[in-house]
Amino acid sequence: MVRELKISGKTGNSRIMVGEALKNLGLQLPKGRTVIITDSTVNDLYGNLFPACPVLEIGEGEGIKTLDTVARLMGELVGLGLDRSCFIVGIGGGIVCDVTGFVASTYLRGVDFGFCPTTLLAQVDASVGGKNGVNYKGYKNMVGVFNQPSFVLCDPKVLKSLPQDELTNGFAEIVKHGAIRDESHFTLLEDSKAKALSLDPEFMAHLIYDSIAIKADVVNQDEKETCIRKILNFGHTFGHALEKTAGVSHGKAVSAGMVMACNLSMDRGLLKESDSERIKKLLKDLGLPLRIEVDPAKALDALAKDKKKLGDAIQFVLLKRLGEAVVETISIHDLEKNLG
Ligand SMILES: O=C(O)C(=O)C[C@@H](O)[C@H](O)[C@H](O)COP(=O)(O)O
Repeated sequence: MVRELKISGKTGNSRIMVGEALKNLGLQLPKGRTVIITDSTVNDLYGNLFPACPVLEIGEGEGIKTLDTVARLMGELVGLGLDRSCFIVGIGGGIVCDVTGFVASTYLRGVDFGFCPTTLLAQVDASVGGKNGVNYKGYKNMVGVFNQPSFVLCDPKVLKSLPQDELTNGFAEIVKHGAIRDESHFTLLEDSKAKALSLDPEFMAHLIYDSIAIKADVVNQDEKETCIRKILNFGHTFGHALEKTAGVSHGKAVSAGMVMACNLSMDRGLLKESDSERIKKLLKDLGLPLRIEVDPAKALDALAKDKKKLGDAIQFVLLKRLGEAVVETISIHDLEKNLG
């Protein structure tokens, strides 16, 4: 069964289809020329399901999410002679989606695009909400645009080919959605960890849909992150610093970042210890780290580049309770104490 969600923003409208098969991508494409951007792993696994059109490959890993990759892709699009009527589809994980969305949003000042996310993290988070962009000198997502993809096609069956580590990364963002906004979503995953870890198809379709619904609801209220959307960054301020400094994957960094944010929430008299313990236990049971060692000085440098920084402080996402987040302005000096 295919279930749909919508995002309606100033930058465009997105139709999110959960449960649609990747092989049906061709049915979603407008008339005219289409180009696919993917990586070699996804192309090897699923290239036989792609509609007939040029396929551009990018490398893998956070290190290729750069302006150099964007420039190379621009050259290839120009080489193909694509005009403004073309359509670009990103098929892959979060890196493919972020790069594709940025390339499509800037090529000829913007052409239409869609995503087929193939990792759990990309399905529940990176492909949804219209944040597109690349890193700059290793600092996360420093260059980018808000622009909604026309569609997001989520086929949960493709998750079967994911390495366990990659799957685990996606669960971090699902835990985040429950923690910031919906305790029942958190409890669903808490009560059905075994089904989640074994990728029970019916359960995963349900979990993915509910998780995207939480994010879509927030984005529909605040597409450009002027207020409530900031809560989607729970765990990401410390997380991005850990990701850059320790070179760990996004999901692992966000997991440890959420634990640091829970501890800070307790220190400030907001979150109950019992709620914090439930979050830590679920992350641990899903195979996610609760702590990552870093060089505090390097982490501080990355922290100071956070996009929610205002002067010497950061608008930091804390939890009031499981299911409710709050944004508080905290000085970088105070946050520094938590990096050790
Ligand atoms: O969509 C959002 O808004 C988020 O903050 C979701 C995050 O999970 C996601 O990693 C996002 O790309 C981070 O954005 P950034 O603005 O902190 O770079």
